Amino acid sequence: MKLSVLGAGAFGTALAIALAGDGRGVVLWTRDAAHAREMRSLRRNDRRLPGAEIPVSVEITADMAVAAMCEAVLIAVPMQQMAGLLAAHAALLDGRALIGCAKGIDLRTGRGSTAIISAACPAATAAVLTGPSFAADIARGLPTALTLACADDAGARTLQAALSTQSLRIYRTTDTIGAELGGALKNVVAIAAGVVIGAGLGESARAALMTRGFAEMNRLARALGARAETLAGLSGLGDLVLTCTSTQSRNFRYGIALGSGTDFDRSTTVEGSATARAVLPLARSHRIEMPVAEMVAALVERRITVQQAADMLLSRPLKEE
Ligand SMILES: NC(=O)C1=CN([C@@H]2O[C@H](COP(=O)(O)OP(=O)(O)OC[C@H]3O[C@@H](n4cnc5c(N)ncnc54)[C@H](O)[C@@H]3O)[C@@H](O)[C@H]2O)C=CC1
Ligand SMILES: O=C(CO)COP(=O)(O)O
Repeated sequence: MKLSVLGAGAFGTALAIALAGDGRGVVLWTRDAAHAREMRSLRRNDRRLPGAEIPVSVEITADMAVAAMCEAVLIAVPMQQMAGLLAAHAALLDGRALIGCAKGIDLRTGRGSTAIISAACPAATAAVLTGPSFAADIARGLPTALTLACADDAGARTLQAALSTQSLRIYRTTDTIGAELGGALKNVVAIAAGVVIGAGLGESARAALMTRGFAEMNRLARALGARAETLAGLSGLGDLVLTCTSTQSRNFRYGIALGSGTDFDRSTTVEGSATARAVLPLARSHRIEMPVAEMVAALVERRITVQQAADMLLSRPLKEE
């Protein structure tokens, strides 16, 4: 199956490199023609994934017609950009297998990737690729396990086979909601975990925060129809552990900066900020308590201080675990 990747950020570039590793042709699309020329001449993406060599079997283009010729298209742009990208190119992309790789919830609609894809391209097979995986690790060919979610089991099996390589081990599920929410919400908890570490509250507090964060991820996901085992798998717990414990994570690093009052480059992609805000109306409409997401949303909007954030979490009523 011919594959293309939309978005030449860190993740899109890493996926293109890994998928081309087994000798198959892969198209990597960027919206920026100058960036495409630069990557073609250097065989590297110095802007987003410095140091990784892009094999010649990756065709780099800024022409969407070339990328859309492929049967399966991975969409690796930030979540808040996905709906606009699909709307702009729906005529070319509809009918393909479209695989969302962003980890977030659309602020405007409260939707995850598959609903965004199906709204823009109703004839497409909508799927999600998610799980614990840093772009730099994938590009180096380090072993990585990911979850491919597609509501149609036959579609999930086909895409699982198409995306599996020597280094990418792909598990499949039909639970798209669970896979999407696990990937989106772990970023919110990772910001909170970073705040805990940045503020010097300690690793015991981080473990408590991760556990309570996982409980609230489950509460919302279950209310929206996800399966508990999906949340306990790679796309939920697996990615939560990775992102809350590694300074390779931008969400975690952003939290550390908030917690320690240090600078952070605002142009960095940090999906958890928008997701924390997007999730609160969903939680309210399902009468679900999400104190970690509330705290993160309030912190990123500078409505509370770090001290107030810690007090918010510690002053909750005593209850059964
Ligand atoms: N970097 C990583 O380790 C991983 C990232 N992801 C997810 O992948 C998504 C993308 O992240 P990264 O590639 O790391 O971000 P990045 O910041 O490295 O790159 C984002 C890319 O998207 C492009 N872009 C932005 N808006 C666009 C638009 N409207 N049309 C076309 N291109 C557009 C930018 O030019 C940039 O090249 C995020 O949702 C992230 O959570 C998932 C797993 C791992
Ligand atoms: O999702 C990721 C790892 O699985 C990447 O996390 P960050 O977006 O926080 O860097």
